[in-house]
Amino acid sequence: MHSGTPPARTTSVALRQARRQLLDQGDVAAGLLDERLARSWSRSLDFGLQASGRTPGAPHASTAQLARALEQQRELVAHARPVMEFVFEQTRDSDCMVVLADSGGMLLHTLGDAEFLDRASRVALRPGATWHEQYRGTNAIGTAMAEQAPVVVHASEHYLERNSFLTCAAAPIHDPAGRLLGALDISGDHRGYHPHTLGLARSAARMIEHKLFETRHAGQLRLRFHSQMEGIGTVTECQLAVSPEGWVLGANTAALQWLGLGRDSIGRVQLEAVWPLAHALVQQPGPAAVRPLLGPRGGQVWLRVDFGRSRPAPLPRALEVAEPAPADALSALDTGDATYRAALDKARRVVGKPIALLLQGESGVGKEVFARAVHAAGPRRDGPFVAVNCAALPETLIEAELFGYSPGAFTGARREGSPGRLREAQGGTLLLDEVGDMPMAFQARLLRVLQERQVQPLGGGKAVALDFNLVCATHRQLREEMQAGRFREDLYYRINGLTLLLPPLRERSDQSALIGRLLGTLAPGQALQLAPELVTAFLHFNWPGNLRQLANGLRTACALLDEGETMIDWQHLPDDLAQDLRQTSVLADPGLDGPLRAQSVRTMERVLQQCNGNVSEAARQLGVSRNTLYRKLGGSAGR
Ligand SMILES: Nc1ncnc2c1ncn2[C@@H]1O[C@H](COP(=O)(O)OP(=O)(O)OP(=O)(O)O)[C@@H](O)[C@H]1O
Repeated sequence: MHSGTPPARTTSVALRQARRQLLDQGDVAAGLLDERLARSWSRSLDFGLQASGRTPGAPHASTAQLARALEQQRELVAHARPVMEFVFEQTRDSDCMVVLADSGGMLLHTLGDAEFLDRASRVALRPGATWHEQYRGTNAIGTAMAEQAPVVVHASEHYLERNSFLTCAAAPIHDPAGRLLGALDISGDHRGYHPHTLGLARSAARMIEHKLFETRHAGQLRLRFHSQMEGIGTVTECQLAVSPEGWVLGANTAALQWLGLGRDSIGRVQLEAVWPLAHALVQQPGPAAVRPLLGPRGGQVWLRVDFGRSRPAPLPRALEVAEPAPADALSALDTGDATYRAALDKARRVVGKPIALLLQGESGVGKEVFARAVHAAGPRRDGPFVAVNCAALPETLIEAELFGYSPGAFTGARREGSPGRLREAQGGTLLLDEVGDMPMAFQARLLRVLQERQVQPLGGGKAVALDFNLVCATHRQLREEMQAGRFREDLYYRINGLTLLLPPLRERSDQSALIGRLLGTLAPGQALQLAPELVTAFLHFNWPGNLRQLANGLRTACALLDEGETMIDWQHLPDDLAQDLRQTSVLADPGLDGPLRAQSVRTMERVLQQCNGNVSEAARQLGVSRNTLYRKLGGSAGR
């Protein structure tokens, strides 16, 4: 990064002049400053930020909030990590760092030279901080997302003076459905500015988008095209995914540019309308060969059509991350608990058969994970897995969202209509999550569709035959809901071919094995362990959030470990989890009996000894109050 090349940026004289104009007139005259930066400076001013001030009110996520954000963005983070490592390798020892932010500007993950990370941390360039323009003014991450374009923000181009030691280049990341997911940023010391850094950030964002497309649309009808034959299969190719009915369901930036489409046209246009020649070609399934074709706007392109792995079954939309399935995806979930294993065995017997599964269990016990395993273990594993959260759909939209609608079906509908989520599950598995929260008024209509196995889009149009495996999930007691008149009896019996009750985490006998497996997945090859006190606290906790809570806690803990550190202890846990664990810790449990009591007393004595008799320190390490420690150790803890 230290190129020695003088920065080809706006001169400091011009920047000073631009600042003066901004403050005097509220905006910057054209030509004085890059227009993206000029717009961003105006926005920063409108946000009421003081260039020389600090950043009052800038949100900083707690470790628990950060863990939740990482969980929500796990698909993005999983694909971004290896790319960030690659970028970091290219920039190592050059006083810089690589940053991943979510669409709200919250930093999710950073990688960098230790010394620079330390300096960056002083201006809150660290995980959990938010770099939305609203709080930090013009900065590469916030501005790239506001402008939806790659940008460099160099030195005093930052709106806040305190950030002027930085030079940053960021590119936005979009998912194949055109939604903004976040940004990839490379930040460094401003003296190390290099014009190629923006290209590196942009390429990294493209690599992530390419991987997202591959996993989201695996097994579907996909078109790849490029102006050069050799470009097919590289990250520079244009990618399109198309539904069996011809809807463009996914596209990368390059494809949108080629087709002259905006991101909002994904899911709303048909291939036939935008590229009739390619549409004609996909009507005749054949081997995936690269062939020349006249491009949508003239000029030749090289095109390869992947007809999907599940031919001649429909070629649908995989909306969620498709993880590589082991030989038997159900067995992979078996960590030894007898109740859970019995549920797996029953599920295995009905896999591939037209029997609707109903998964019941508390929130976070892993119903969706279980449903995915059922899908991955069955013959439709190459088809899509489509999860619909019925509780999250507004009552007025649920019908349109699930059944689709024809063009102009209702006010506010997309002009081009929509295929609907049910049809997206063609050839795969449909998970109706939180089915117990489905409005009564809609239940009869859903029942009819499930019975007739065909759906007619709202506003008319041809009925389409449906072909998917149905899995429903709910944290409610559906039988009780039915008895209380909140759930239709006929629908209950239609979706309940087989009910499986997944046990809450506190009742599982395989917690240690689960923890071990989770740690192995979160930090492969690192042989991480829990400190003995934590093991005890974990095993006695009631885990109201079940596996979700456990997985989030461990994920945060792994993130907070220092390099080379392998023992997870209290200080690595999210604050709220640590607090809850401490409150119910076995060490504080007066009802503890026999051997466990003896063991906990031994633990306390050992820790006290390690702390050279410092009761406060020992209590802190054990996660109990000093009073509890005095009480438990009787006279042996000197006051
Ligand atoms: N078998 C498992 N192994 C590892 N982690 C798991 C497992 N099951 C669940 N999890 C973790 O718990 C989280 C929640 O799982 P999932 O969404 O399947 O629960 P759920 O029961 O469907 O929750 P809800 O009722 O709130 O929708 C997952 O994202 C994952 O992190």
